[in-house]
Amino acid sequence: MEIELLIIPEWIITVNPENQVLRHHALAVNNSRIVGILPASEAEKHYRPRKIVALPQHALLPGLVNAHTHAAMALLKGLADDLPLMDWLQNHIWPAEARWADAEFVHDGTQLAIAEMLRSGTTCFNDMYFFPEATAQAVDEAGIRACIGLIVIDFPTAWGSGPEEYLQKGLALHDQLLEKPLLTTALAPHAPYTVSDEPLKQLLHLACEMDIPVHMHVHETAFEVQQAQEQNGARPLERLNQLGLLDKHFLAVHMTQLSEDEIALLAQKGTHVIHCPESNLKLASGFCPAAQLLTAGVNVALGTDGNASNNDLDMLGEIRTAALIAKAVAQDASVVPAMQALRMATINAAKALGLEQEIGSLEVGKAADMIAINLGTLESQPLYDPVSHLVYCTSRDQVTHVWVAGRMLLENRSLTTLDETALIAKARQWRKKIGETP
Ligand SMILES: CSC[C@H]1O[C@@H](n2cnc3c(O)ncnc32)[C@H](O)[C@@H]1O
Ligand SMILES: [Zn+2]
Repeated sequence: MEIELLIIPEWIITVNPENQVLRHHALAVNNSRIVGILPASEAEKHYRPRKIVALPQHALLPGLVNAHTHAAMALLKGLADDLPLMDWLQNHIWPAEARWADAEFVHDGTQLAIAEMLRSGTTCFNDMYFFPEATAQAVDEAGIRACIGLIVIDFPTAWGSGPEEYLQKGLALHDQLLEKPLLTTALAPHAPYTVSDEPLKQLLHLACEMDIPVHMHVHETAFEVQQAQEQNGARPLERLNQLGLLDKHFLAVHMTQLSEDEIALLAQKGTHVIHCPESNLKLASGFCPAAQLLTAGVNVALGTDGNASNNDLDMLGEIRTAALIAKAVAQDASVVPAMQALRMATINAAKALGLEQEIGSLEVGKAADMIAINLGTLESQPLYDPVSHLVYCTSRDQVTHVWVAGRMLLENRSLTTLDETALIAKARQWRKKIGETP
């Protein structure tokens, strides 16, 4: 059989249901999909590849899926540090966004973020930001995969006058993106404290009709929960449940404040939790009980959050932090072992986005979204278990190759669809403009 591409790494970390780790196997790609995984010694008998990529000291694994970010915020990286969430948002980030966030800012910021994501092994991200059409354009140009948030927030911004206009523009964008195989959409109400009941009811109706996810910051801090109790007499999660939002379409981002009953409710409803440990640590928001959620049967996926609260988009770093912090929070070193941490950044994230038939693991029939990581470096020796090393001692600089739908977007650490020099120059221009404005 003639095929486009044959990759021969040292290990294939499949992240399949059996968590198989294969040594000296090859992976065959044709028409953007994985068509075979077989012992390397048999590959040349079965296939006539047009291209062979030999990676003798590398692990090949599914592309990492960042289940929550605000890509365009790459241009606000380091602008406001060492602050708690509400001070950070209300006194620094929202004023900066009101001044700068237009279509050009979003396009340029998203390009910069995509470059950082590809160079750290992310092949798909779930975004929430203003001017989502500019995000979608940058995604399409770069060839990465993304779920574009159709945002809803009660107050007017440069992108729209309020919920009605946001929804109308979001639906139009959703229709435009139907022809783009690498782009999907989710409804993205910002947070319980910025979106009132009426738009939530409306978007719930739309999400059911369109069968797309709903993606929202929920229970990020104790302050959020306490304020809601004082203002509405209910915890935000209780209010969302009363409105009917909690189901398998719902992605609750952060979730640092959870009672035992709320964990049971999330499990019963099939709601996904998106855990952003580094953003939660930096803003001192609290600790998501990831291990308890996983034990209860909740699907937990990982996200970095935006560049202004993390401050990187490094999913390998996020996996490591998630594994470490889970042990400290549970006071149990056995929770969230390496493979489970890797699953949160791959198949669990794919499941949260409704894409688990397409991406999240290396299995025949799935899209060829894959990354290669060099485990031949000094820092990776000696190597007993590649999954242990990937989670506990690999840095993003070891990501050498990235493919999305079979297309190579990173080759030996060089981006193939984005111009690194031009991106640096553009980011510096923005820094000058933003940094020099009083
Ligand atoms: C409606 S566009 C997204 C909106 O969310 C802001 N944002 C970024 N990070 C967080 C966070 O951790 N909690 C709440 N809101 C956040 C971003 O700046 C945009 O205004
Ligand atoms: Zn966020």
